[in-house]
Amino acid sequence: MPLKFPRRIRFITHSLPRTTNNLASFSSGSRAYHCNTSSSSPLLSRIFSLNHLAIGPHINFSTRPNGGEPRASRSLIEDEEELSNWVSDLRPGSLRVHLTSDDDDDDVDRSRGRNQGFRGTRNKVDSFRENLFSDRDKGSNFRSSQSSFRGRKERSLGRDREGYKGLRKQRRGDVLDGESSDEDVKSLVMGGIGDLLSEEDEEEDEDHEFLKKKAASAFGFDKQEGVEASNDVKSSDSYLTKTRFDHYPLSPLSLKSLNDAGYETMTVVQEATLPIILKGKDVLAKAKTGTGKTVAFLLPSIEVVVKSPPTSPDNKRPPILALVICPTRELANQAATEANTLLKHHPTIGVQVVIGGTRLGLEQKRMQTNPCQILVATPGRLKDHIENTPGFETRLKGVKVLVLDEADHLLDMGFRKDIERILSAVPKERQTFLFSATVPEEVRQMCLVALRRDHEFINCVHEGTGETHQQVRQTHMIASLDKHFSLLYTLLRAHIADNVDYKVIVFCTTAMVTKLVADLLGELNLNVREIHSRKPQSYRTRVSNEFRKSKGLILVTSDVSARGVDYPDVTLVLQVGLPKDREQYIHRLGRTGRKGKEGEGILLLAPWEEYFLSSLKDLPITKSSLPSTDPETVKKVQKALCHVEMRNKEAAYQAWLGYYNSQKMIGRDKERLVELANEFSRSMGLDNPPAIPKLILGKMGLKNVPGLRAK
Ligand SMILES: Nc1ncnc2c1ncn2[C@@H]1O[C@H](COP(=O)(O)OP(=O)(O)OP(=O)(O)O)[C@@H](O)[C@H]1O
Repeated sequence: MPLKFPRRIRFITHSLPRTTNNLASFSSGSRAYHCNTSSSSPLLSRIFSLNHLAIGPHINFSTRPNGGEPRASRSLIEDEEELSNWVSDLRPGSLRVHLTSDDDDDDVDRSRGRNQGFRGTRNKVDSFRENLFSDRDKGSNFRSSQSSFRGRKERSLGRDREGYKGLRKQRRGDVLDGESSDEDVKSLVMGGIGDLLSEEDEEEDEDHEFLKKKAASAFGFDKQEGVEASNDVKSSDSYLTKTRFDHYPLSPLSLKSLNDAGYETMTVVQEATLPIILKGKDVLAKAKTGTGKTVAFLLPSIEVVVKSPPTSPDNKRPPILALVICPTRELANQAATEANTLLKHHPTIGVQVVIGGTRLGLEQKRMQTNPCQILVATPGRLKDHIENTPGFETRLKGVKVLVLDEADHLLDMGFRKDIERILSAVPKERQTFLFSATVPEEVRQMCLVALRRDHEFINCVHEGTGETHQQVRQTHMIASLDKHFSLLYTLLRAHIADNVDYKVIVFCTTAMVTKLVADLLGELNLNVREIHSRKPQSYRTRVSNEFRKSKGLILVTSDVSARGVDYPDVTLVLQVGLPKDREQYIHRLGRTGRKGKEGEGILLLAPWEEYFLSSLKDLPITKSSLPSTDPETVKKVQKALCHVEMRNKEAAYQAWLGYYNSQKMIGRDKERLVELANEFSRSMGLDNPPAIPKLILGKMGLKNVPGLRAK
């Protein structure tokens, strides 16, 4: 039986350079972009990665103008079921499972407490898998080709569930009652799951590759695989365009606010998206870090609010008209600040923020007593309000614009359940904007869940240059773990000596490793602040604001600061240890070189982490030789390490083990993993690795692994 497929799907992308064979419907902008089929072929070749796929003439991957008049788009109400079935059927491997500690995707259920956070994680995985199978089972067409795959999945699911049972029991146990936080638990859980899944993932990849090649060659797309250059809007490194905001029909008060903010001309992504959004289209936009995506989605959202009829003051549940979702609290606060800048001359329009780490009641009161046509939220807390704030869901029924900032991250597994709940609470008749600096192919399919099928994909990234900025010098260094702390200190000292106005971000793998590194650098008398999920929200906000304004400061942080945070004039981003994935590397690096400025990025890896570089091979990152560290420096660092509290070292060791256990390439060989962890322990100046509670070792799948000390 053929795979059920929506009748007409247009994958519209923009070509580079700007061409003149344009569409009339694009003409409100200063330029229009030709759309061609080649740009959609990488996606198609993925979609066609199915064995038994029958495609009839009814499928029209039309592109304008050749695809003829776009049909009047059906509403999401009509389309969604069909579409989501179709998306579920696309490709199991496309649903990326991040099996990492992900310690600082901090909105994940944290607002509901530790245990909830753990349950949330577990539920996310289960429900993700269950959806995967139940949806697939609906489509018998999939069965024959994928049955062997499903067999493996189900077997593995059984195994996972066994694992989860134990894990669930443990919620009441030592881990959660002791020092560990959500992130550690999550790390352990995900590490354990990573362990269980690693084997099957490998098989799945092989299957997928085979099917992909077969389908691609059958449809003649193989030659184009990976070619996307024709999508680009323009070479990215000139970040501002010459187009003024007043070129577009924006409200005078918005223009006045823009003017006051000093935004005269548009950035590339703003220029590329605004005319299309103003036409009422849904948009998926990819543009490099620090190029003004926030204004690109906020400005048209504000315009929608401006054009909406005012709400009666008697309305006890005034509608929320624009809903902006961000993955972290920092980012949500920042987006709200930008919104306030753009609302400066719109006294009747209000923006409110709902994020984890603050009292729900306070947020409820604020939303009730202040104007709240625009709401910026993190997913977990928003879901909390949907479930626990009386009348809130009614207010969400007014949403006309939904924005997912860092869309690829929000649609990834960690947030998926919350996002699904949110999508079910907002009207299907709405405009949706998805923005990110990275939109991996696999995630692009997931975007269809939120977007209307006639949405436009606007890619402002010149594929030839990769997703990073050319003006940011990227290097990597490979050194054994025992050298990392001294090297870090040496690199920072050298950078400080060369840059009077230095402003450095050091990214570490987990919150507890972040704490350790911050303590160490503090002992070494460097001017350091730390941000990670173990710090109270008020502290995080204070430090974040301080760092934004400061110079001569080093921020040691975990991935809470990886995405979106706009700290001006960061001179160096130093990543110590394996980033979670390629996307995370790009986003972390994107904290420097913003708004067209210069910057520098260094990735410090151990030799056994070098494999990660293959995922960056299209980026302009080069190998750098190691700076020499004199014996005095080494001694100084060792001495400083002696002053770092033992319990912080113990916590760092355990977190380190959890993080690398969840990294497929490293975590699958447990003995080797423990050897490496013990190397890390020695690098902290410990003769013996800290003992870890047996329960935790069990959950990590590390019971009886030689080299570990249990307690
Ligand atoms: N038109 C403009 N002119 C000048 N500056 C602008 C303009 N639009 C935005 N900016 C500024 O550019 C900076 C970067 O913007 P923003 O944080 O939105 O980048 P981003 O693309 O979202 O980055 P990331 O991918 O890291 O989230 C901000 O300081 C913002 O105020």
